[in-house]
Amino acid sequence: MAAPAAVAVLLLAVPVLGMLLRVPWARFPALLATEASVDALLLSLRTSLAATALCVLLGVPLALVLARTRWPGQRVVRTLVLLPLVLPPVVSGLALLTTLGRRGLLGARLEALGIDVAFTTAAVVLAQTFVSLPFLVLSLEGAVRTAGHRYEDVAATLGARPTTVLRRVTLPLLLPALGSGTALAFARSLGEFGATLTFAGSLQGVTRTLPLEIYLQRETDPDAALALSVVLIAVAAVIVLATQRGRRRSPGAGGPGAAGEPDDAASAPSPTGVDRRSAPGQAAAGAGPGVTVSFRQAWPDESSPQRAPVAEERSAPARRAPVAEERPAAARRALAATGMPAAARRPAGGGEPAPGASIMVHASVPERGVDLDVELPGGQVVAVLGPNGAGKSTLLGLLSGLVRPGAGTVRIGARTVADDATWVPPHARRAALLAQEPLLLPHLDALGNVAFGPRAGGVPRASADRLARERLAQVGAEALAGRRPHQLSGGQAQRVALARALAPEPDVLLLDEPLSALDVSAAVAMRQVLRTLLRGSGRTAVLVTHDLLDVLAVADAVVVLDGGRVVEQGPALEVLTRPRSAFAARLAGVNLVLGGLAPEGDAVVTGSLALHGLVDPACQAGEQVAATFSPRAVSVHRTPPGGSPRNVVGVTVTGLEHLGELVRVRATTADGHSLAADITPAAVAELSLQHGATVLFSVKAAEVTIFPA
Ligand SMILES: Nc1ncnc2c1ncn2[C@@H]1O[C@H](COP(=O)(O)OP(=O)(O)OP(=O)(O)O)[C@@H](O)[C@H]1O
Repeated sequence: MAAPAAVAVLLLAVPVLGMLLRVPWARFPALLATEASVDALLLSLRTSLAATALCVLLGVPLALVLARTRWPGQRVVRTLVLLPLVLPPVVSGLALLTTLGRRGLLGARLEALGIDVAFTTAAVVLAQTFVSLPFLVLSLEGAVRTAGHRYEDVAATLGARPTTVLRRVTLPLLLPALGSGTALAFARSLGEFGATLTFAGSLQGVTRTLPLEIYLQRETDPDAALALSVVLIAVAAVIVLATQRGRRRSPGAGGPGAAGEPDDAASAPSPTGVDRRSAPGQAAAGAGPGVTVSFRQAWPDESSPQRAPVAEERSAPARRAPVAEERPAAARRALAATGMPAAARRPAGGGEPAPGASIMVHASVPERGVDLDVELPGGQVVAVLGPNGAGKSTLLGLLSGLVRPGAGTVRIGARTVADDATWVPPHARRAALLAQEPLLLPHLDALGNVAFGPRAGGVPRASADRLARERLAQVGAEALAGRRPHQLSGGQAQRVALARALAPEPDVLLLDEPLSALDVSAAVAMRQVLRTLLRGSGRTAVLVTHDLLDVLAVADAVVVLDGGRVVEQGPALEVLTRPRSAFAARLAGVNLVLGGLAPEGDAVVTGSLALHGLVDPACQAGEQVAATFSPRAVSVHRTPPGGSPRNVVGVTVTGLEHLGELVRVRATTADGHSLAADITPAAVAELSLQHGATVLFSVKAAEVTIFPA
């Protein structure tokens, strides 16, 4: 490996070194100072700068259109754009000449108007642009694709208007790629030869650029050609180096989860070297009374698409959401002490009542096969559960405004945010999203990220920073304020992202599997932070999760989705103790059989299966009921068991799973009901259980609970 690599380096470096050794350095300044050389150098710089400017002006929109939109013929256009990369420059020049030359398709018409393009300085710029544009488009389009929409989407849910998103998110994210693309375009323009010679000719001071001058001098004064070549090499080297530097510094380079980083935010050394380790609660308390107040972001109260701009709404408090009424007098006084505009503050956390809007979604998204009916009271944490593709993220999208319903209504608190006639965009919904990945803006430090929402809402920098510190303290991450996202571990970054989502005081906090990308210890710590900040806080939060521990830690209520529909919803305790959907039953770790109550009122009947159990008095004969029982209550037999009366069901084993000290035997009945039994490994061996074995499951009636479905 090393040998071919070394040969490759030598192949590239030796000719350059060889040339440098031949340069008559003593005469170097004099060789460059000739009129022809100076003319060529200046012309090259002028035209290359003009071509680069053209590349940026035309290439940035082109890259955005290619990366962000879909239309017929796009592939053909992309191929055309990239063609000059592989065309010999002389062919590019010929194409330009035959089109824009005097006898060309367009050139003849332009000449009739008195405009000559070929063999002018403009032709040089055009030739350079022609060959350089693909470099810029290629680097930028790749970067736009890689970055995707996710940062912009999250920024919008934090209250940033589209122009703010463009200015403070999109452009800064693309800056490194734009920088390297521009540098490459400039370098390519500077070195352009073939297309220029063919289309623009070689007239001193008009079209004879540096490469052309070098080529010419090579015949008459090789030393001057060498000196000019050194200038070109130096400029190219500087540009390449600058590009490399830019890449190294590129904020996206690291990304969260830097190896070896402790996840404990407080374990980060403070700038003063003082150990600031503290629990989230302590940190918040330590922030002092002056910073325990929060604010209400100056989001517009938009309930229809024709709302006035935010700035106008700020000066029209009567049209805002009823913030003041919800705020207790003591909190209002404390808020006044911050000096923030009244409309931009609101109490939250730390014992203060927090915003908690109710939620109503009666909406469908036909292209996703999703049709949801969800109504949730304000101030609760709701866990949304369901198998993959059930529609959980779509529900969050409907609430955040990142997904448009095909039909129906979405309400957050008193505001209709989407229906046939209304569309409130994400930035005006006051529904902040915390995604699976932290998506911290890489060009801002942790403090800047947390202050982003308040700043986007018009809060002055000092107040926004103060609030951001407060929020960071609440998640135990105040010591990380000055760190860039790539200097944070996954868990630290997710805490900062939580602080960021809380900072604008959203009416609804949307959490899309916020722990799923974290390792076990980071997830435990983050779950504790969520519990501290959400449980009993009065905030409305919608938490999409697959994890029972999340439900137990934070959820007041549970909504279970399956196949794009709500299959179950209710208080968390109720859903976990009396699950009515297969998913909730699996999560709660119990067997579930749904059916009708037998006429005798003592068993659930479905197909050929009849299960006797303890029946809730609310059950009515013939009505739909659910029966649940623990897998541990199930015993497995090869032959019918004797003894006390039992439910006995014939099943076929579909799988064996190791489950701590027991083995979970999964099986299906002849009617296709899935059941499970937890038995000892010794019993598995004794029964010689394996996939496909037909056995009997038995469970005492006293172990089966029957309740209304
Ligand atoms: N951008 C999209 N365009 C079209 N269909 C989509 C899109 N995103 C998701 N879907 C489809 O919509 C349905 C619901 O997807 P959704 O992402 O809401 O499910 P989910 O419950 O969040 O799944 P998971 O647990 O895998 O994240 C699925 O059938 C999915 O394939």
